[in-house]
Amino acid sequence: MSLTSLNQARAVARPTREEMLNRDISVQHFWNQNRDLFESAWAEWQAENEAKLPQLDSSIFDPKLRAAVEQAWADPTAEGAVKNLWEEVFPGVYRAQFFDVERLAALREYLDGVADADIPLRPPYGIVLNRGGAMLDPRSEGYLAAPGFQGFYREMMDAYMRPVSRLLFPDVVGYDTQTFGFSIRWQASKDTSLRPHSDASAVTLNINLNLPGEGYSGSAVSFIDPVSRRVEKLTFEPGTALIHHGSVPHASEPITEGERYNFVLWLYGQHGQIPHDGIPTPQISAKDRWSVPTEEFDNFAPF
Ligand SMILES: O=C(O)CCC(=O)C(=O)O
Ligand SMILES: [Fe+2]
Repeated sequence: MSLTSLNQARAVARPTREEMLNRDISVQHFWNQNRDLFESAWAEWQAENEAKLPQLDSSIFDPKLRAAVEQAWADPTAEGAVKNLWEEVFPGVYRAQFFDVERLAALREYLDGVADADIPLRPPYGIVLNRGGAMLDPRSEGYLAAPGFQGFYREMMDAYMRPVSRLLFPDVVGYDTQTFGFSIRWQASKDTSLRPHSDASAVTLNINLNLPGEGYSGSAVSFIDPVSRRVEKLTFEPGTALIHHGSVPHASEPITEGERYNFVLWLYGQHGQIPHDGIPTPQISAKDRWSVPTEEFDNFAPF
């Protein structure tokens, strides 16, 4: 009897945390050699669980944001309503309700199902290893390849993140064709904090996934204004998002109790290009802001 992809994927010997932290070459081989196997395993997992998995569709987005975004796709001259939903809460950092608080439980239930699938998933290790997280973009080894999730991820990037980024940060136009993303789970006494850094992205969207009442202590994201040197700790309500140029310095403060879940999504140009100060800002029409680039995805992944 031949094993299904799902059973094969579950049975593969996995790299250790040590090997991952040391960026051992065997770890990269592991993900590359098993790429096709894990992709089929995720497809099988989805087929097996279709009936009990929550649907990830547009109803996950906050109704006000969704209505404004859908209106802007239908008529780009109405894009101002999308921009108005974002409040500048720190120089260059904007906040909005991104996911519907009422639908967050469905998204989290889906992600719990993913964790229970027992298919190897590569945790993000950009600066530190975050054990509870996963890589989301197909360019990443060991990414969350379930087709249902991928459809949702693509909608989030193409229909929401890119046009919002172009509206708020006109200089990123042209540096926004490529997508990248990961999820994080900050846990007291496990993976707790991240030192001050900037992201290798043109734009970063950080969306909180905590359920109402699912509290935690600490774990603010501190932003540093390079002009005034002012530092401010920003916190997230369930389903809210912050968006900023990757270049704005920030840090994750230690979590001391509970857990904080989020998606961190990046846009950048081909081969990881990002805009630099002093480049002329391209002037594009509203219609062009609400469009999906035709450039192919390259394979560049920053980590
Ligand atoms: O703690 C956060 O939400 C921010 C994480 C972050 O800055 C990063 O992963 O680059
Ligand atoms: Fe960051």
